[in-house]
Amino acid sequence: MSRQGLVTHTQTQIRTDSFSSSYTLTGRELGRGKFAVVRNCVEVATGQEFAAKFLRKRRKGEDCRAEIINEIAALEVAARCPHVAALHEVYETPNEMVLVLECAAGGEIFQQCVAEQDEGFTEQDVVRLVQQILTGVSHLHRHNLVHLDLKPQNILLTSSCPLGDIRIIDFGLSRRMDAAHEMREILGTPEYVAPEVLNYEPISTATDMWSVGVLTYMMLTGESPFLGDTKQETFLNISQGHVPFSPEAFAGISPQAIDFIQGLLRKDPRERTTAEQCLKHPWLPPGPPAEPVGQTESTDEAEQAKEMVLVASYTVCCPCRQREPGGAEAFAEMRGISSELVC
Ligand SMILES: Nc1ncnc2c1ncn2[C@@H]1O[C@H](COP(=O)(O)OP(=O)(O)OP(=O)(O)O)[C@@H](O)[C@H]1O
Repeated sequence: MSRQGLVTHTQTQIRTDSFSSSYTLTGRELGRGKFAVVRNCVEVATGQEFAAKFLRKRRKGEDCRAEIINEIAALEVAARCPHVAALHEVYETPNEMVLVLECAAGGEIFQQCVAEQDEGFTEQDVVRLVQQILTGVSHLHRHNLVHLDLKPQNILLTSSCPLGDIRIIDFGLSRRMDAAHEMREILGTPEYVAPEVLNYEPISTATDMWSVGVLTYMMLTGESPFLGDTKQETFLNISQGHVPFSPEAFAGISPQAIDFIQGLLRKDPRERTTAEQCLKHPWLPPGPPAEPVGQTESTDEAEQAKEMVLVASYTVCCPCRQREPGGAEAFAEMRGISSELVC
């Protein structure tokens, strides 16, 4: 994985004393990725619940501490955003780093995306949740940060019933865009990656906006718009830029929602709506400002950030599965495969 664009400095003090003298693991595993396991824990001093992400420093024989530092730095940038899981503390042992994060107890929105229709999101739910996702993403983009791995497994809820608020997680692939870099071998999940990524073209904040389009589509319909029977078919579906808006999948969904998605799933990144523009789309209610007054950057700076580009090449190595019509189980199984796609 390329180290270009990685942030090498963090402000968070990295503790080397024992994690287990300050936190008690509850035994509940919240999730796992390729190189991390996330466990529920309680801070001894306060009784407060957290999610502890245990990250292996050595991966495939390589020292990956720099990638973890980059993830911590990205969480610091996002610190003032209410829709990103807050970083509480960091611990380091010889083999691992432990990120103590705000616990989003409602789990991944993926679960609701694949739920039977009466248990899935209503359009009203999606409007509220997408507005929160955009508030988070616009904050990141204003701070020249691209997430590059926005997918239903990385968007969590503070509670599932009643439906809580959004927390964006997993900044492992995120990059600062304050200099023009060339990035090679960034890893991603095919279903959610933008055409420019597959075509080895420059990536920018617009790359995240494609993923927001895919997320919105999935939250409304329960279907993954570009997923094919094979990895190649998925790539072809994305590169062709044809977005399926079948009447069955979109039955009862408003024309504004479709217009919103169409503005995002545009092949040319320059034509895609930005997070700020999305927040003003008529599908969303005129909401609160994305950030408290005093924390925004000038429009010039934001525009400059959009101009700065990175070139990426994505390495993907696992097969995809097409969603069976009505087959929530098969789709859920695919989720397992999806998480494996980040190689
Ligand atoms: N703050 C949190 N609160 C609750 N659950 C969490 C939290 N952070 C992560 N999880 C759970 O753990 C899973 C894995 O976390 P995360 O995506 O950060 O790990 P990862 O190793 O970087 O994953 P990947 O290999 O997919 O990139 C998430 O999909 C989620 O289900």
